[in-house]
Amino acid sequence: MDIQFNFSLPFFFACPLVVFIIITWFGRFMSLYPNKNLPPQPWTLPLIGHMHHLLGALPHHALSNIAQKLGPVVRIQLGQVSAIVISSPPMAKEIMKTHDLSFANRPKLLSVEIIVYNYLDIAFAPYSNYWRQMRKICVLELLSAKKVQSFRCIREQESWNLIQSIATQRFKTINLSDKAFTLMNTIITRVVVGSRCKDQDTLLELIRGAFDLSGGFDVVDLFPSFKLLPLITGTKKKMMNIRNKMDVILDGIIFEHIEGSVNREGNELNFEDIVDALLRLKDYGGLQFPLNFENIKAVVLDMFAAGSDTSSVTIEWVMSELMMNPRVMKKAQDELRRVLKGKAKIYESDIQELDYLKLVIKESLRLHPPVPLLLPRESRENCEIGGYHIPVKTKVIINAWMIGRDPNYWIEPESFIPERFSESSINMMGTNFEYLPFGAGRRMCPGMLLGLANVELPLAMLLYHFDWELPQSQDLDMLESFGATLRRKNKLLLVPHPYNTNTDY
Ligand code: HEM
Repeated sequence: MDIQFNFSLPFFFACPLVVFIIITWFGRFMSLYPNKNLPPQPWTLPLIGHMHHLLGALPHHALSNIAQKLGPVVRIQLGQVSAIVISSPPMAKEIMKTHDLSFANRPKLLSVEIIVYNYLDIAFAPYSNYWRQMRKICVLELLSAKKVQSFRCIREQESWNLIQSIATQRFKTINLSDKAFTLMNTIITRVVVGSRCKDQDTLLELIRGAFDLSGGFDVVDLFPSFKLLPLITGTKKKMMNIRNKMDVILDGIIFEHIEGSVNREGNELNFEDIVDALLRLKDYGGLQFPLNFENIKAVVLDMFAAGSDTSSVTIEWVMSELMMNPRVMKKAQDELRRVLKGKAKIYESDIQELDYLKLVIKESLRLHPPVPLLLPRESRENCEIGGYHIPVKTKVIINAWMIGRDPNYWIEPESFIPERFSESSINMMGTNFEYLPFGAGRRMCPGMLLGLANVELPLAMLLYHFDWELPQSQDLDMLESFGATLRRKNKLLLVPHPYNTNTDY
Protein backbone atom coordinates (compact mmCIF):
# COMPACT_ATOMS: atom_id res chain seq x y z
CA MET A 1 0.00 0.00 0.00
CA ASP A 2 1.33 3.36 -0.96
CA ILE A 3 0.46 6.64 0.73
CA GLN A 4 2.33 9.88 0.98
CA PHE A 5 2.55 12.36 3.79
CA ASN A 6 3.75 15.62 2.38
CA PHE A 7 2.95 19.26 1.91
CA SER A 8 2.36 20.47 -1.62
CA LEU A 9 5.42 22.40 -2.76
CA PRO A 10 3.54 25.48 -4.05
CA PHE A 11 1.81 25.72 -0.71
CA PHE A 12 5.13 25.29 1.02
CA PHE A 13 6.80 28.09 -0.88
CA ALA A 14 3.77 30.39 -0.73
CA CYS A 15 3.52 30.31 3.04
CA PRO A 16 6.86 29.29 4.48
CA LEU A 17 6.10 30.68 7.90
CA VAL A 18 2.75 28.92 8.17
CA VAL A 19 4.26 25.68 7.00
CA PHE A 20 7.18 26.02 9.34
CA ILE A 21 4.82 26.50 12.29
CA ILE A 22 2.71 23.54 11.20
CA ILE A 23 5.75 21.36 10.79
CA THR A 24 7.23 22.19 14.13
CA TRP A 25 3.86 22.04 15.85
CA PHE A 26 2.81 18.70 14.44
CA GLY A 27 6.38 17.59 14.86
CA ARG A 28 6.92 14.09 13.88
CA PHE A 29 4.87 13.47 10.77
CA MET A 30 4.11 15.26 7.58
CA SER A 31 0.75 15.40 5.88
CA LEU A 32 -0.53 13.63 2.79
CA TYR A 33 0.13 14.42 -0.78
CA PRO A 34 -1.41 13.12 -4.05
CA ASN A 35 -0.01 9.72 -4.68
CA LYS A 36 1.24 8.86 -8.12
CA ASN A 37 -0.21 5.35 -7.89
CA LEU A 38 -3.64 6.45 -6.71
CA PRO A 39 -6.14 8.63 -8.51
CA PRO A 40 -5.22 12.31 -7.97
CA GLN A 41 -6.69 13.70 -4.76
CA PRO A 42 -6.57 17.13 -3.18
CA TRP A 43 -3.96 17.00 -0.41
CA THR A 44 -6.53 17.83 2.26
CA LEU A 45 -8.57 14.67 1.69
CA PRO A 46 -5.94 12.16 2.60
CA LEU A 47 -4.77 14.52 5.30
CA ILE A 48 -8.19 14.39 6.93
CA GLY A 49 -8.38 10.68 6.26
CA HIS A 50 -5.23 9.82 8.16
CA MET A 51 -4.12 12.71 10.31
CA HIS A 52 -6.20 11.50 13.25
CA HIS A 53 -3.97 8.41 13.29
CA LEU A 54 -0.94 10.62 13.68
CA LEU A 55 -1.71 13.61 15.82
CA GLY A 56 -0.63 13.31 19.39
CA ALA A 57 0.04 9.59 19.03
CA LEU A 58 3.30 7.88 19.85
CA PRO A 59 5.07 7.00 16.57
CA HIS A 60 4.82 3.21 17.02
CA HIS A 61 1.10 3.50 17.82
CA ALA A 62 0.47 5.90 14.93
CA LEU A 63 2.26 3.66 12.48
CA SER A 64 0.36 0.61 13.82
CA ASN A 65 -2.96 2.39 13.24
CA ILE A 66 -1.97 3.14 9.68
CA ALA A 67 -0.73 -0.41 9.06
CA GLN A 68 -4.00 -1.83 10.36
CA LYS A 69 -5.83 0.22 7.74
CA LEU A 70 -3.37 -0.07 4.86
CA GLY A 71 -1.35 -3.26 5.28
CA PRO A 72 2.09 -4.53 6.36
CA VAL A 73 4.07 -2.50 3.80
CA VAL A 74 3.14 1.17 3.76
CA ARG A 75 5.07 3.82 1.96
CA ILE A 76 5.03 7.22 3.60
CA GLN A 77 6.59 10.44 2.56
CA LEU A 78 8.11 12.08 5.62
CA GLY A 79 8.84 15.54 4.29
CA GLN A 80 11.45 14.91 1.60
CA VAL A 81 12.28 11.48 2.92
CA SER A 82 10.68 8.48 1.32
CA ALA A 83 10.12 5.68 3.81
CA ILE A 84 8.41 2.32 4.08
CA VAL A 85 6.92 0.99 7.28
CA ILE A 86 7.09 -2.77 7.79
CA SER A 87 4.54 -4.25 10.18
CA SER A 88 4.36 -8.03 9.72
CA PRO A 89 6.78 -10.91 10.41
CA PRO A 90 6.98 -12.11 6.76
CA MET A 91 7.76 -8.61 5.51
CA ALA A 92 10.31 -8.09 8.32
CA LYS A 93 11.94 -11.34 7.20
CA GLU A 94 12.12 -10.03 3.64
CA ILE A 95 14.01 -6.95 4.86
CA MET A 96 16.24 -8.48 7.54
CA LYS A 97 16.95 -11.90 6.03
CA THR A 98 16.11 -12.33 2.33
CA HIS A 99 17.31 -8.84 1.36
CA ASP A 100 19.38 -8.05 4.45
CA LEU A 101 22.39 -6.88 2.46
CA SER A 102 20.25 -4.55 0.34
CA PHE A 103 18.90 -2.91 3.53
CA ALA A 104 22.08 -2.88 5.62
CA ASN A 105 22.54 0.90 5.51
CA ARG A 106 21.37 3.42 8.07
CA PRO A 107 19.85 6.71 6.91
CA LYS A 108 21.91 9.85 7.52
CA LEU A 109 20.71 12.10 10.33
CA LEU A 110 22.09 15.50 11.22
CA SER A 111 22.15 14.89 14.98
CA VAL A 112 24.07 11.64 14.55
CA GLU A 113 26.49 13.15 12.04
CA ILE A 114 27.46 15.83 14.53
CA ILE A 115 27.51 13.68 17.65
CA VAL A 116 29.40 10.62 16.43
CA TYR A 117 32.07 12.40 14.44
CA ASN A 118 30.55 11.94 11.00
CA TYR A 119 29.31 8.35 11.49
CA LEU A 120 32.49 6.88 12.99
CA ASP A 121 30.45 4.75 15.40
CA ILE A 122 28.88 1.32 14.82
CA ALA A 123 25.13 1.89 15.18
CA PHE A 124 24.83 4.63 12.57
CA ALA A 125 27.84 4.01 10.32
CA PRO A 126 26.78 3.30 6.74
CA TYR A 127 27.29 -0.29 5.58
CA SER A 128 30.95 -0.33 4.51
CA ASN A 129 34.29 -1.99 5.19
CA TYR A 130 34.73 0.46 8.05
CA TRP A 131 31.44 -0.61 9.65
CA ARG A 132 32.37 -4.29 9.15
CA GLN A 133 35.68 -3.75 10.94
CA MET A 134 34.09 -1.86 13.83
CA ARG A 135 31.26 -4.36 14.18
CA LYS A 136 33.81 -7.21 14.31
CA ILE A 137 35.73 -5.37 17.03
CA CYS A 138 32.48 -4.88 18.91
CA VAL A 139 31.42 -8.54 18.69
CA LEU A 140 34.83 -10.14 19.30
CA GLU A 141 36.61 -7.66 21.57
CA LEU A 142 34.10 -5.49 23.39
CA LEU A 143 30.89 -7.47 23.94
CA SER A 144 31.85 -11.16 23.60
CA ALA A 145 30.48 -13.70 26.10
CA LYS A 146 33.89 -13.82 27.80
CA LYS A 147 33.99 -10.06 28.11
CA VAL A 148 30.43 -9.88 29.45
CA GLN A 149 31.39 -12.50 32.02
CA SER A 150 34.44 -10.43 33.04
CA PHE A 151 32.11 -7.58 34.04
CA ARG A 152 30.20 -9.83 36.42
CA CYS A 153 31.63 -8.36 39.62
CA ILE A 154 30.36 -4.92 38.57
CA ARG A 155 26.83 -6.23 38.18
CA GLU A 156 27.01 -8.04 41.52
CA GLN A 157 28.33 -5.02 43.43
CA GLU A 158 26.02 -2.45 41.90
CA SER A 159 22.89 -4.61 42.15
CA TRP A 160 23.71 -5.25 45.79
CA ASN A 161 24.19 -1.50 46.38
CA LEU A 162 20.70 -1.01 44.93
CA ILE A 163 19.22 -3.57 47.32
CA GLN A 164 20.92 -1.94 50.29
CA SER A 165 19.65 1.49 49.32
CA ILE A 166 16.11 0.13 48.93
CA ALA A 167 16.37 -1.61 52.31
CA THR A 168 16.97 1.75 53.98
CA GLN A 169 13.65 2.92 52.53
CA ARG A 170 11.64 -0.18 53.39
CA PHE A 171 7.86 0.38 53.75
CA LYS A 172 8.23 3.78 52.09
CA THR A 173 7.30 4.77 48.55
CA ILE A 174 10.34 4.61 46.30
CA ASN A 175 10.83 5.69 42.72
CA LEU A 176 11.94 2.43 41.15
CA SER A 177 12.25 3.98 37.69
CA ASP A 178 14.92 6.41 38.88
CA LYS A 179 16.70 3.70 40.84
CA ALA A 180 16.85 1.47 37.77
CA PHE A 181 18.22 4.35 35.67
CA THR A 182 20.90 5.19 38.23
CA LEU A 183 21.86 1.53 38.54
CA MET A 184 22.24 1.07 34.81
CA ASN A 185 24.11 4.37 34.35
CA THR A 186 26.64 3.19 36.91
CA ILE A 187 26.96 -0.36 35.55
CA ILE A 188 27.48 0.81 31.98
CA THR A 189 29.91 3.55 33.06
CA ARG A 190 32.02 1.04 34.98
CA VAL A 191 31.94 -1.39 32.03
CA VAL A 192 33.02 1.27 29.55
CA VAL A 193 35.30 3.43 31.64
CA GLY A 194 36.46 1.05 34.37
CA SER A 195 35.19 2.98 37.35
CA ARG A 196 32.46 5.34 38.41
CA CYS A 197 33.05 8.66 36.74
CA LYS A 198 32.22 12.04 38.24
CA ASP A 199 30.72 13.16 34.94
CA GLN A 200 28.71 10.00 34.24
CA ASP A 201 25.29 11.54 34.85
CA THR A 202 26.10 14.65 32.81
CA LEU A 203 27.48 12.55 29.97
CA LEU A 204 24.44 10.25 29.92
CA GLU A 205 22.04 13.20 30.02
CA LEU A 206 23.86 14.77 27.06
CA ILE A 207 23.76 11.47 25.17
CA ARG A 208 20.04 11.06 25.87
CA GLY A 209 19.35 14.59 24.65
CA ALA A 210 21.28 13.89 21.47
CA PHE A 211 19.89 10.45 20.72
CA ASP A 212 16.29 11.45 21.44
CA LEU A 213 16.65 13.40 18.19
CA SER A 214 18.05 10.42 16.32
CA GLY A 215 14.76 8.72 15.44
CA GLY A 216 14.73 10.57 12.11
CA PHE A 217 11.46 12.36 12.88
CA ASP A 218 13.11 15.71 13.53
CA VAL A 219 12.15 18.40 11.03
CA VAL A 220 15.77 18.96 9.91
CA ASP A 221 16.05 15.29 8.96
CA LEU A 222 12.75 15.41 7.07
CA PHE A 223 13.93 18.24 4.82
CA PRO A 224 17.63 17.45 4.35
CA SER A 225 18.03 19.61 1.25
CA PHE A 226 16.99 22.78 3.15
CA LYS A 227 20.47 23.52 4.32
CA LEU A 228 19.39 26.57 6.32
CA LEU A 229 16.81 24.66 8.37
CA PRO A 230 19.31 23.35 10.97
CA LEU A 231 20.47 26.94 11.48
CA ILE A 232 16.95 28.43 11.61
CA THR A 233 15.67 25.81 14.04
CA GLY A 234 18.83 26.03 16.13
CA THR A 235 19.29 22.25 15.88
CA LYS A 236 22.83 22.52 14.59
CA LYS A 237 23.90 24.89 17.33
CA LYS A 238 22.22 22.72 19.96
CA MET A 239 23.92 19.58 18.68
CA MET A 240 27.32 21.28 18.41
CA ASN A 241 26.96 22.43 22.00
CA ILE A 242 26.18 18.91 23.13
CA ARG A 243 29.07 17.51 21.09
CA ASN A 244 31.55 20.00 22.54
CA LYS A 245 30.51 19.26 26.11
CA MET A 246 30.73 15.50 25.48
CA ASP A 247 34.11 15.94 23.84
CA VAL A 248 35.60 17.48 26.94
CA ILE A 249 34.35 14.62 29.13
CA LEU A 250 35.43 11.91 26.68
CA ASP A 251 38.89 13.45 26.19
CA GLY A 252 39.30 13.44 29.97
CA ILE A 253 38.34 9.76 30.15
CA ILE A 254 40.79 8.76 27.42
CA PHE A 255 43.57 10.86 28.94
CA GLU A 256 43.08 9.14 32.31
CA HIS A 257 43.33 5.74 30.64
CA ILE A 258 46.51 6.62 28.80
CA GLU A 259 48.00 8.09 31.95
CA GLY A 260 46.89 5.09 34.01
CA SER A 261 45.21 7.34 36.54
CA VAL A 262 41.71 5.82 36.44
CA ASN A 263 40.51 5.58 40.02
CA ARG A 264 39.66 1.86 40.00
CA GLU A 265 38.20 -0.03 42.94
CA GLY A 266 39.52 -3.44 44.11
CA ASN A 267 38.40 -5.96 41.52
CA GLU A 268 38.15 -3.38 38.74
CA LEU A 269 41.91 -3.92 38.45
CA ASN A 270 41.24 -7.41 37.10
CA PHE A 271 39.44 -6.60 33.91
CA GLU A 272 39.98 -4.64 30.75
CA ASP A 273 37.23 -2.04 30.31
CA ILE A 274 35.96 -0.99 26.89
CA VAL A 275 38.15 2.11 26.62
CA ASP A 276 41.21 -0.04 27.54
CA ALA A 277 40.29 -2.52 24.81
CA LEU A 278 39.90 0.21 22.19
CA LEU A 279 43.21 1.82 23.14
CA ARG A 280 44.89 -1.60 22.91
CA LEU A 281 43.48 -2.02 19.40
CA LYS A 282 44.59 1.49 18.50
CA ASP A 283 48.18 0.62 19.42
CA TYR A 284 48.01 -2.82 17.79
CA GLY A 285 48.19 -1.25 14.36
CA GLY A 286 47.12 -4.21 12.21
CA LEU A 287 43.70 -2.81 11.35
CA GLN A 288 42.55 -1.86 7.85
CA PHE A 289 41.18 1.37 9.33
CA PRO A 290 43.55 2.34 12.15
CA LEU A 291 41.72 3.73 15.18
CA ASN A 292 42.22 7.30 16.35
CA PHE A 293 40.68 9.11 19.30
CA GLU A 294 37.58 10.11 17.33
CA ASN A 295 36.86 6.48 16.41
CA ILE A 296 37.24 5.52 20.06
CA LYS A 297 34.99 8.32 21.28
CA ALA A 298 32.30 7.45 18.71
CA VAL A 299 32.23 3.80 19.83
CA VAL A 300 32.23 4.78 23.49
CA LEU A 301 29.20 7.00 22.84
CA ASP A 302 27.41 4.06 21.18
CA MET A 303 28.05 1.85 24.19
CA PHE A 304 26.66 4.46 26.58
CA ALA A 305 23.70 5.30 24.37
CA ALA A 306 22.76 1.73 23.50
CA GLY A 307 23.66 0.04 26.77
CA SER A 308 22.10 2.07 29.54
CA ASP A 309 18.45 3.00 28.95
CA THR A 310 17.63 -0.18 27.02
CA SER A 311 18.32 -2.22 30.16
CA SER A 312 16.82 0.18 32.70
CA VAL A 313 13.52 0.46 30.81
CA THR A 314 13.42 -3.33 30.65
CA ILE A 315 13.63 -3.48 34.46
CA GLU A 316 10.91 -0.82 34.68
CA TRP A 317 8.53 -2.70 32.37
CA VAL A 318 9.16 -6.13 33.93
CA MET A 319 8.37 -4.75 37.38
CA SER A 320 5.30 -2.93 36.04
CA GLU A 321 3.95 -6.08 34.38
CA LEU A 322 4.58 -8.10 37.54
CA MET A 323 2.61 -5.55 39.57
CA MET A 324 -0.23 -5.82 37.06
CA ASN A 325 -0.09 -9.64 37.13
CA PRO A 326 0.10 -10.90 40.74
CA ARG A 327 -0.07 -14.55 39.58
CA VAL A 328 3.12 -14.12 37.57
CA MET A 329 4.79 -12.13 40.36
CA LYS A 330 4.09 -14.91 42.84
CA LYS A 331 5.32 -17.61 40.49
CA ALA A 332 8.58 -15.70 39.79
CA GLN A 333 9.18 -15.05 43.48
CA ASP A 334 8.34 -18.66 44.44
CA GLU A 335 10.92 -19.88 41.95
CA LEU A 336 13.61 -17.55 43.31
CA ARG A 337 12.92 -18.35 46.93
CA ARG A 338 12.78 -22.07 46.24
CA VAL A 339 16.04 -22.11 44.27
CA LEU A 340 17.95 -19.79 46.63
CA LYS A 341 16.78 -21.48 49.83
CA GLY A 342 17.19 -18.49 52.14
CA LYS A 343 20.64 -17.44 50.90
CA ALA A 344 21.64 -14.04 52.24
CA LYS A 345 23.02 -12.76 48.96
CA ILE A 346 22.57 -13.69 45.30
CA TYR A 347 25.45 -14.08 42.86
CA GLU A 348 25.30 -14.40 39.13
CA SER A 349 26.03 -18.13 39.28
CA ASP A 350 22.75 -18.54 41.24
CA ILE A 351 20.54 -17.24 38.49
CA GLN A 352 21.27 -19.87 35.86
CA GLU A 353 18.43 -22.03 37.20
CA LEU A 354 15.83 -19.26 37.17
CA ASP A 355 13.93 -20.44 34.11
CA TYR A 356 10.69 -18.66 34.90
CA LEU A 357 12.39 -15.29 35.47
CA LYS A 358 13.93 -15.60 32.03
CA LEU A 359 10.49 -16.26 30.52
CA VAL A 360 9.16 -13.19 32.33
CA ILE A 361 11.92 -11.01 30.82
CA LYS A 362 11.27 -12.52 27.38
CA GLU A 363 7.55 -11.77 27.60
CA SER A 364 8.20 -8.23 28.78
CA LEU A 365 10.51 -7.62 25.81
CA ARG A 366 7.72 -8.83 23.51
CA LEU A 367 5.18 -6.32 24.84
CA HIS A 368 7.65 -3.53 25.59
CA PRO A 369 10.60 -3.70 23.19
CA PRO A 370 12.90 -0.89 24.39
CA VAL A 371 13.58 0.12 20.77
CA PRO A 372 10.07 -0.31 19.33
CA LEU A 373 10.88 0.79 15.76
CA LEU A 374 14.40 -0.76 15.84
CA LEU A 375 17.02 1.52 14.32
CA PRO A 376 16.03 2.76 10.86
CA ARG A 377 17.62 1.13 7.83
CA GLU A 378 18.05 2.41 4.29
CA SER A 379 18.00 0.54 0.98
CA ARG A 380 21.35 0.41 -0.83
CA GLU A 381 19.81 -0.57 -4.16
CA ASN A 382 16.42 -0.94 -5.85
CA CYS A 383 14.60 -3.92 -4.45
CA GLU A 384 11.21 -5.66 -4.41
CA ILE A 385 9.44 -6.33 -1.10
CA GLY A 386 6.06 -8.08 -0.96
CA GLY A 387 5.46 -7.22 -4.61
CA TYR A 388 6.28 -3.51 -4.12
CA HIS A 389 9.17 -1.78 -5.79
CA ILE A 390 11.40 -0.11 -3.18
CA PRO A 391 13.76 2.45 -4.73
CA VAL A 392 17.35 2.90 -3.58
CA LYS A 393 17.79 5.23 -0.57
CA THR A 394 14.34 4.47 0.86
CA LYS A 395 14.25 4.62 4.63
CA VAL A 396 12.88 1.47 6.31
CA ILE A 397 11.08 1.55 9.64
CA ILE A 398 10.29 -1.84 11.19
CA ASN A 399 7.52 -1.71 13.76
CA ALA A 400 8.78 -4.41 16.15
CA TRP A 401 6.26 -3.25 18.75
CA MET A 402 3.32 -4.05 16.47
CA ILE A 403 4.89 -7.28 15.22
CA GLY A 404 5.24 -8.52 18.82
CA ARG A 405 1.48 -8.06 19.26
CA ASP A 406 0.37 -9.48 15.93
CA PRO A 407 -2.75 -11.62 16.65
CA ASN A 408 -1.88 -13.86 13.69
CA TYR A 409 1.23 -15.00 15.56
CA TRP A 410 0.45 -14.59 19.24
CA ILE A 411 -2.47 -15.99 21.25
CA GLU A 412 -3.99 -13.29 23.46
CA PRO A 413 -1.30 -10.90 22.22
CA GLU A 414 -2.06 -8.11 24.68
CA SER A 415 -1.86 -10.37 27.76
CA PHE A 416 1.29 -10.91 29.81
CA ILE A 417 1.76 -14.68 29.72
CA PRO A 418 5.42 -15.74 30.17
CA GLU A 419 4.41 -19.41 29.85
CA ARG A 420 3.81 -18.88 26.13
CA PHE A 421 7.58 -19.18 25.68
CA SER A 422 8.11 -22.30 27.81
CA GLU A 423 7.30 -24.87 25.12
CA SER A 424 8.21 -22.61 22.24
CA SER A 425 11.40 -22.47 20.22
CA ILE A 426 11.05 -18.72 19.68
CA ASN A 427 14.27 -17.02 20.74
CA MET A 428 15.85 -13.56 20.69
CA MET A 429 18.53 -14.38 18.16
CA GLY A 430 16.78 -12.68 15.26
CA THR A 431 15.66 -15.91 13.60
CA ASN A 432 11.97 -15.57 14.57
CA PHE A 433 10.59 -12.54 12.83
CA GLU A 434 7.50 -12.31 15.04
CA TYR A 435 9.82 -11.50 17.97
CA LEU A 436 12.44 -8.82 17.34
CA PRO A 437 13.45 -7.01 20.56
CA PHE A 438 17.10 -7.02 19.43
CA GLY A 439 16.41 -6.73 15.69
CA ALA A 440 17.83 -9.25 13.22
CA GLY A 441 20.30 -9.67 10.39
CA ARG A 442 23.60 -7.89 9.90
CA ARG A 443 22.58 -4.85 11.95
CA MET A 444 21.16 -6.86 14.86
CA CYS A 445 22.11 -5.70 18.36
CA PRO A 446 25.61 -6.92 19.29
CA GLY A 447 24.99 -6.07 22.98
CA MET A 448 22.26 -8.64 23.65
CA LEU A 449 24.30 -10.74 26.09
CA LEU A 450 25.42 -7.72 28.10
CA GLY A 451 21.93 -6.19 28.00
CA LEU A 452 20.29 -9.37 29.34
CA ALA A 453 22.97 -9.93 31.98
CA ASN A 454 22.44 -6.36 33.16
CA VAL A 455 18.72 -6.93 33.78
CA GLU A 456 18.63 -10.51 35.06
CA LEU A 457 20.65 -10.10 38.26
CA PRO A 458 19.07 -6.83 39.50
CA LEU A 459 15.60 -8.23 38.81
CA ALA A 460 16.40 -11.47 40.63
CA MET A 461 17.57 -9.45 43.64
CA LEU A 462 14.57 -7.10 43.62
CA LEU A 463 12.16 -10.02 43.57
CA TYR A 464 14.06 -12.17 46.05
CA HIS A 465 14.67 -9.57 48.75
CA PHE A 466 11.37 -7.69 48.66
CA ASP A 467 7.64 -8.06 48.26
CA TRP A 468 6.18 -5.11 46.41
CA GLU A 469 3.06 -3.02 46.84
CA LEU A 470 1.59 -0.01 45.11
CA PRO A 471 1.48 3.17 47.21
CA GLN A 472 -1.85 3.49 48.99
CA SER A 473 -4.78 4.53 46.84
CA GLN A 474 -2.73 4.56 43.66
CA ASP A 475 -3.44 2.59 40.51
CA LEU A 476 -0.73 1.60 38.12
CA ASP A 477 -0.97 2.89 34.57
CA MET A 478 1.01 1.46 31.68
CA LEU A 479 1.32 4.65 29.63
CA GLU A 480 4.36 4.92 27.39
CA SER A 481 6.66 7.75 26.44
CA PHE A 482 8.67 7.65 23.21
CA GLY A 483 12.26 8.80 22.95
CA ALA A 484 15.47 7.01 22.11
CA THR A 485 13.89 4.16 24.12
CA LEU A 486 10.33 3.27 25.01
CA ARG A 487 9.93 4.05 28.68
CA ARG A 488 7.08 4.51 31.13
CA LYS A 489 5.41 7.89 30.87
CA ASN A 490 4.93 8.06 34.64
CA LYS A 491 7.59 6.88 37.04
CA LEU A 492 7.09 3.52 38.69
CA LEU A 493 6.41 4.20 42.36
CA LEU A 494 6.38 1.15 44.62
CA VAL A 495 6.62 0.26 48.30
CA PRO A 496 9.20 -2.45 49.22
CA HIS A 497 8.50 -4.91 52.05
CA PRO A 498 11.63 -6.90 52.98
CA TYR A 499 11.13 -10.65 52.57
CA ASN A 500 12.40 -12.73 55.40
CA THR A 501 15.82 -13.85 54.13
CA ASN A 502 18.91 -14.27 56.29
CA THR A 503 20.18 -11.02 54.93
CA ASP A 504 21.81 -8.35 57.02
CA TYR A 505 21.47 -5.21 54.93
C1 HEM B 1 17.88 -4.91 26.72
C2 HEM B 1 18.92 -4.37 26.13
C3 HEM B 1 19.02 -4.01 24.66
C4 HEM B 1 18.06 -3.99 23.67
C5 HEM B 1 16.58 -4.35 23.80
C6 HEM B 1 18.71 -3.57 22.45
C7 HEM B 1 18.08 -3.43 21.22
C8 HEM B 1 18.71 -3.05 20.05
C9 HEM B 1 18.06 -2.92 18.77
C10 HEM B 1 16.58 -3.18 18.51
C11 HEM B 1 18.98 -2.54 17.87
C12 HEM B 1 18.74 -2.29 16.37
C13 HEM B 1 18.84 -3.61 15.62
C14 HEM B 1 18.47 -3.53 14.15
O1 HEM B 1 18.56 -2.45 13.57
O2 HEM B 1 18.08 -4.57 13.60
C15 HEM B 1 20.23 -2.42 18.56
C16 HEM B 1 21.42 -2.07 17.95
C17 HEM B 1 22.60 -1.92 18.63
N1 HEM B 1 22.82 -2.17 19.98
FE1 HEM B 1 21.47 -2.85 21.30
N2 HEM B 1 20.03 -3.34 22.71
C18 HEM B 1 20.26 -3.60 24.04
C19 HEM B 1 21.47 -3.52 24.70
C20 HEM B 1 22.65 -3.13 24.14
C21 HEM B 1 23.90 -3.01 24.83
C22 HEM B 1 24.10 -3.34 26.32
C23 HEM B 1 24.82 -2.56 23.94
C24 HEM B 1 26.29 -2.24 24.14
C25 HEM B 1 26.78 -1.77 25.25
C26 HEM B 1 24.16 -2.42 22.65
C27 HEM B 1 24.75 -1.99 21.48
C28 HEM B 1 24.13 -1.88 20.26
C29 HEM B 1 24.79 -1.42 19.04
C30 HEM B 1 26.27 -1.01 18.91
C31 HEM B 1 23.84 -1.47 18.02
C32 HEM B 1 24.04 -1.10 16.54
C33 HEM B 1 24.38 -2.35 15.71
C34 HEM B 1 24.67 -2.03 14.25
O3 HEM B 1 24.10 -1.11 13.69
O4 HEM B 1 25.48 -2.76 13.67
N3 HEM B 1 22.84 -2.77 22.81
N4 HEM B 1 20.05 -2.74 19.89
